[in-house]
Amino acid sequence: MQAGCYVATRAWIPLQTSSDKGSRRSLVVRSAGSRMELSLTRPDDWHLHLREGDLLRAVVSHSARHFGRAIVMPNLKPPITTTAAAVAYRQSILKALPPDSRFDPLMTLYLTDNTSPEEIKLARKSGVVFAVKLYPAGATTNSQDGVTDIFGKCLPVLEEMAKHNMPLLVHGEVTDPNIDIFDRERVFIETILSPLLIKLPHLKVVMEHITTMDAVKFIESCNEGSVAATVTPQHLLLNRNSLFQGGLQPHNYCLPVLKREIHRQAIVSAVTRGSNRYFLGTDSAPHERQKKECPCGCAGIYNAPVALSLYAKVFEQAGSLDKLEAFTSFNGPDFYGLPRNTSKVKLRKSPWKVPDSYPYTSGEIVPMFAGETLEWFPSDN
Ligand SMILES: NC(=O)N[C@@H](CC(=O)O)C(=O)O
Ligand SMILES: [Zn+2]
Ligand SMILES: [Zn+2]
Repeated sequence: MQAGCYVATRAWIPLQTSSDKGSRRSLVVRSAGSRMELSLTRPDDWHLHLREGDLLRAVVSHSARHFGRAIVMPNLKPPITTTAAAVAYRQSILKALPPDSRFDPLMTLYLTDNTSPEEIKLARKSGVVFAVKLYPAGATTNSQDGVTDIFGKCLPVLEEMAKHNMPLLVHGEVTDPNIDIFDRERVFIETILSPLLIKLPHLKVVMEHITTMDAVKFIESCNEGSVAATVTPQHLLLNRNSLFQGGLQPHNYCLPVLKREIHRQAIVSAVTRGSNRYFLGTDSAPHERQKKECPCGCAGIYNAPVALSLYAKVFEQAGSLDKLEAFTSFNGPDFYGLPRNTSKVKLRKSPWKVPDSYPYTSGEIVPMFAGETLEWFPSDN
């Protein structure tokens, strides 16, 4: 599988140390023999699809190996719309983890037209639900039960969330079939997100998996600490050519769909400048191979096994490795008001081949950059 990569190559700039907020030494780049090595505070994944059943059991260890926590998306069938369902889903994730794992799944609720303000109180009280997810109905995988009119029935719920400091996580695309698919994020910002924040200026919002320069401009126009964005490896490394290069490439298809090169560049430059408004969210979204390679293939890229390696590549190529750790490990917990992790992970500059697929009981999952060689190898010690 040929996956396009459109990052200008830059010479490797060896760094000695960089500091966290100018004080504590955190990221260390050193040469162990001839191998470069990064030591990072353990990252968290602020946007992850873990699925359920066989698929959950097949994928969860790929995230749990290197990430401390993850915001787990609620778009199951049926979706996780109540705190009780979120608590039960969390138990099934914990059960699927390797015995010695300390991975902490942070749960979310799926917002519907009928979510009640009471449910938000329950969610906050539970201590395990950390956000509510807005899927415009029909926008993406398993979004059919999502919101049909955010300005209709949802306002009391959103007001309750603002009161409890509970973030709204947004799949930011309009669903109007008359709007070109490449414009749906920009139009969502103009017609929904921006007016919503004028109505509810105290609502904390994460714009998930941003894909455009319009999103970057919007995020930077908002109050810091109140509106932020997650960014995926695919939207940092690929542009829309990767969907068609050498033939149709279903494993590069996700929503929001990959955009033009100028958008990719705008996102790379926003993230690698070191702004605390952006943090790591892989949007790792596994689908069994046959569900991707068929006449009506699902949207979603499985990147959990390669994500850290790819983020390091992006920051390295931008000459900003000193900004990597804040993106992977500080900005997310700071936004959510959670403590930063205390343990570390390492990334060694040592080539490794991405498996062609991960077989499991019900088929196989093809990862992003399947069969290709990547440079940064993540390990726990
Ligand atoms: N990103 C995707 O293309 N797919 C996600 C849903 C989502 O995050 O929109 C999925 O659940 O498969
Ligand atoms: Zn989404
Ligand atoms: Zn997602």
